[in-house]
Amino acid sequence: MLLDFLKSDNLATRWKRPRKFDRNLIVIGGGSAGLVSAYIAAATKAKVTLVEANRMGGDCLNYGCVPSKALIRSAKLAHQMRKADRYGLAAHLPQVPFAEVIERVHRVIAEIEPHDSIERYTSLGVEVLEGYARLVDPWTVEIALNSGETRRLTTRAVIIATGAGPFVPPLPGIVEVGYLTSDTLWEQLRGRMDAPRRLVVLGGGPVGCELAQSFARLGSEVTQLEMAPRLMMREDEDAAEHVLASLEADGVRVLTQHKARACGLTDGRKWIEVEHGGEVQRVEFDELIVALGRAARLKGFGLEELGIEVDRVVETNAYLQTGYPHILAAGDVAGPYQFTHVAAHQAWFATVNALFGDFKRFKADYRVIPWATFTDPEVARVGLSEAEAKEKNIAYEVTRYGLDDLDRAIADSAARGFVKILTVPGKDTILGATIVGEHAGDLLAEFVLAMKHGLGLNKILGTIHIYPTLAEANKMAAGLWRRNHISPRLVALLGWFHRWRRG
Ligand SMILES: Cc1cc2nc3c(=O)[nH]c(=O)nc-3n(C[C@H](O)[C@H](O)[C@H](O)COP(=O)(O)OP(=O)(O)OC[C@H]3O[C@@H](n4cnc5c(N)ncnc54)[C@H](O)[C@@H]3O)c2cc1C
Ligand SMILES: NC(=O)c1ccc[n+]([C@@H]2O[C@H](COP(=O)([O-])OP(=O)(O)OC[C@H]3O[C@@H](n4cnc5c(N)ncnc54)[C@H](O)[C@@H]3O)[C@@H](O)[C@H]2O)c1
Repeated sequence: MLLDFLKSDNLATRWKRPRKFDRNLIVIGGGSAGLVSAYIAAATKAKVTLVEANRMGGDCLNYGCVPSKALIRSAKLAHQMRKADRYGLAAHLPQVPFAEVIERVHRVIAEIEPHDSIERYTSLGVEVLEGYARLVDPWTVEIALNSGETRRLTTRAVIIATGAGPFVPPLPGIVEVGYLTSDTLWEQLRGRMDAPRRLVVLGGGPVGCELAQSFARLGSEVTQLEMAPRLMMREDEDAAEHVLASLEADGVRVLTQHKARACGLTDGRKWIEVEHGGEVQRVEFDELIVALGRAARLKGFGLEELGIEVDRVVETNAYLQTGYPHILAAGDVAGPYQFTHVAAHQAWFATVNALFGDFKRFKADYRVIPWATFTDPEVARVGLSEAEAKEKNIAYEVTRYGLDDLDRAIADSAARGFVKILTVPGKDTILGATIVGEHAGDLLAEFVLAMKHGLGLNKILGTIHIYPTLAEANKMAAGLWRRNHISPRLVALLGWFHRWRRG
């Protein structure tokens, strides 16, 4: 415990707190959390230094959200060409010059890069240092600059925004056989003329599902291995079923309840050994993508030496403070979520608490956190899922509107998926919403706004939605809820009223 540590080894005697500071804030890590923290600090006229060891923009821009979404778009178009007959056009086997697809991914990164660039942040008033930061005492950060020099800066406050990296299990043989992760695949597959012929995707979470589908659509024979009973364990079963059906329709061989045990190379052929119901089998592959979760970056920059508590993430209180109130954490390194928009959300709380916390502190607010997985169909959620409501013993009602009924979805030949809303029994208060379908991530925004501002389904029903749009699905779902909640006494009364009016 940090408290015991501090008691036994008094903070003030072990480290001397500077009387003056070089900076108000040093932010370690230039990903989503770090960038937003530095931006807010500079906007409030704080003297702030942002230190990034690798690439500005962090994982989201360089290895995560941006490249994956660019790949998904190319893969979707290839899929649509194959399925063009759904739209009355001749179906077409797409030519996939894979090298060009990956070049486009890099072009997209390059086009977005200026948003996160050193130039932009410098112009906003942030000092950006390229190098590796390490806390040498609670108020001093040493930066091993990429230029080879070292700088030491004292600071009133620090935000740790070092993110997370792909978790690679110590499977026997995995290093020898070689593997890709989201960190390496964009560079390693660059220049390849074709997509990997036989690809194994290890993991059935969002990274695994998005990549498995994309590579299958771009021509790989994909086997996806997941040890849990189904894909996308965080989502409700009905949502995951849609994704499974879609992946299988794209040719992905999905093996659930298959746990990876070892990898190897026999006669020049790579394999992975998986265990299923006590039986062991080998799956051969040309490339292996490991997508088994992301581990927070916690080591090598002074946390242990300062006695800052870490478990799977940096331990923080509700204000995102570590045991040292002026050292805070935000983003993947702080958890509990691993999304760019949550990192940015936390950054606000961390920065305001770091700079002004001595006067007023704000608890990080996790009440309404949305996210989406960008498979086709997309799966988007805010608030409770049914499984969570059951697990937490929260009473709820479900309203489910199928997109096969929606005019625009039918016109688009995209009539699959649903809008599912959980409400407080007898009330229109939204507890959670899951949308499965085209553009689910965009459609969810209405429920996010409603939940954030306490608007119920009656308000959504009373709002005009443009015809014919996919967004109408939200209103349709609200309408369904309304119909199910009309009072039988009122209906009886209306029947009586109209009979009386007819005379
Ligand atoms: C394939 C993939 C797809 C994803 N898709 C989505 C999506 O669609 N939507 C979504 O919301 N999220 C998505 N994510 C998750 C998202 O990328 C992360 O949640 C987000 O990047 C977290 O931001 P962060 O600032 O906490 O960390 P990071 O982006 O990891 O940034 C941390 C930075 O700190 C730097 N650093 C670490 N230690 C030091 C040090 N000691 N000194 C200096 N610098 C240091 C690192 O180099 C890194 O650049 C995806 C992730 C992956 C892998
Ligand atoms: N669209 C998005 O917002 C998006 C996209 C990608 C990633 N992300 C973020 O990145 C995080 C990490 O995603 P992820 O998919 O890498 O991790 P994950 O933890 O969500 O999924 C990993 C899966 O691998 C399985 N697994 C673990 N060990 C295994 C083994 N030995 N054999 C077979 N299966 C095994 C687990 O059961 C789990 O289902 C997500 O939690 C999410 O927050 C977000």
